[in-house]
Amino acid sequence: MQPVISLDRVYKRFGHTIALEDVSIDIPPGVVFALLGENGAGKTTMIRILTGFLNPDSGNATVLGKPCEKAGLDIRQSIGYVSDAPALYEWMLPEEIGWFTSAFYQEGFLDRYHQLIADFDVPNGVRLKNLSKGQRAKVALALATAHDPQLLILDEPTSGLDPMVRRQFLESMVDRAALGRTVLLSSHQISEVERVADWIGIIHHGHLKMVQPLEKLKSSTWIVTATMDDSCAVAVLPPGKVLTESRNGRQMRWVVQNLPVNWKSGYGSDSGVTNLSASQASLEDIFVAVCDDRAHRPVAEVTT
Ligand SMILES: Nc1ncnc2c1ncn2[C@@H]1O[C@H](COP(=O)(O)OP(=O)(O)OP(=O)(O)O)[C@@H](O)[C@H]1O
Repeated sequence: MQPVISLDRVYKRFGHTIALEDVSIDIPPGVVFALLGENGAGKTTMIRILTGFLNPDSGNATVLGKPCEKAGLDIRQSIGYVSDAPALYEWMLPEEIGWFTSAFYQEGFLDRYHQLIADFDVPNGVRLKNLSKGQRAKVALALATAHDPQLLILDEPTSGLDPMVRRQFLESMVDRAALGRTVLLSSHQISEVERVADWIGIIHHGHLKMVQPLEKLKSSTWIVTATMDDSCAVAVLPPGKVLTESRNGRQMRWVVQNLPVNWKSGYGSDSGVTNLSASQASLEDIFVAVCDDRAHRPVAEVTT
C-alpha cells in the first residue's frame, strides 16, 4: 500500500539550528497520526516541508505520491491544511469566506462548510477579525475539511478551542480515518492525542525518536520499580530496552520497552532488591522518557 506521506532522510537547518535531521517516515492511509514534540522540536518545519512551503536541504518528501519540492501548490490544493497561525481574509464574514473558498473546490463544499460552521456554533454576522481565537480556529478547520480531503494536516489543531469543541473535533478525526482518510496532527496535548491517534511519532531536537502504532507502543512499554534494601545499593538494569532510569531514595524506576515475561529472574536474593513491580506506561510516561534530557539514560539493551 502506497504511503500517503513519505519522508526519506530529510534534513533541514536554519543557520546553526538543525531543525530536522535524517527524518524518515512512511504514513499509511486511513490513520490518525499524531506528531508529538516539545516546543522547537521540528514539528512545524516537517509540516511546512510536506506542504511545500519549505524545501529540505537534503532528502526527499512526498505527499499523495507527489514530490513536495516541486508540487507544493498542487499538494496544498488537494489536501486540507490548517497552520498553527491560520491566515484568513480578516474583513470577511464566515459566510463570505466559505463562499469565496468554495470557488476553488467541487460542488458540495459550501453545504459541508455551512454544516461545520453550524456544528461549531460560529456566529455568522461577525467579521473574522472580530471573532475570538477559538472561533477563528473553527472557521479555519471548517475551510480545511469541507472538501473532504484524502489527507488533512493540522498544526496544533485544538489550541484555542474549548473542551467541548476539542472533543467533537477530535472525534471527527477518528471518523475521517474510519472512512479511509488520513490525518496528520501535531500536538503537545498528550492525553488528547492518546484518545484519538492510531500512530504516534515522537520528535525530539529534530530527530524522529520513535514511530509506532499507539497500542503497540503502550503494550510494549513498562514502568519497572524496584525497592532497594539500602539507599546506596544499585540494582542491575531490567532486561529489555531501558529508556530511562531514575531514583528516589530507596526506590529505583525504569521505563523499559520489550520487557520479557521472565524479567524478574535476574533479581535474586543477593540483588539488594526487596520489592519489584511493573505497570504499563502511559503515553505521557513514554513521551517524557524519550524527551527528558535530564533523566539518566542507560542507553542499554539487556538480554536475558
Ligand atoms: N524560519 C526559521 N528561521 C530560523 N529558525 C527557524 C525557522 N523555523 C524554525 N526554526 C527553528 O527550528 C527549530 C524547529 O522549529 P519548529 O517551528 O519546527 O518547532 P515546533 O516543534 O513546531 O515547535 P512549537 O511546538 O513551539 O511550535 C526551532 O529551533 C526554531 O527556532
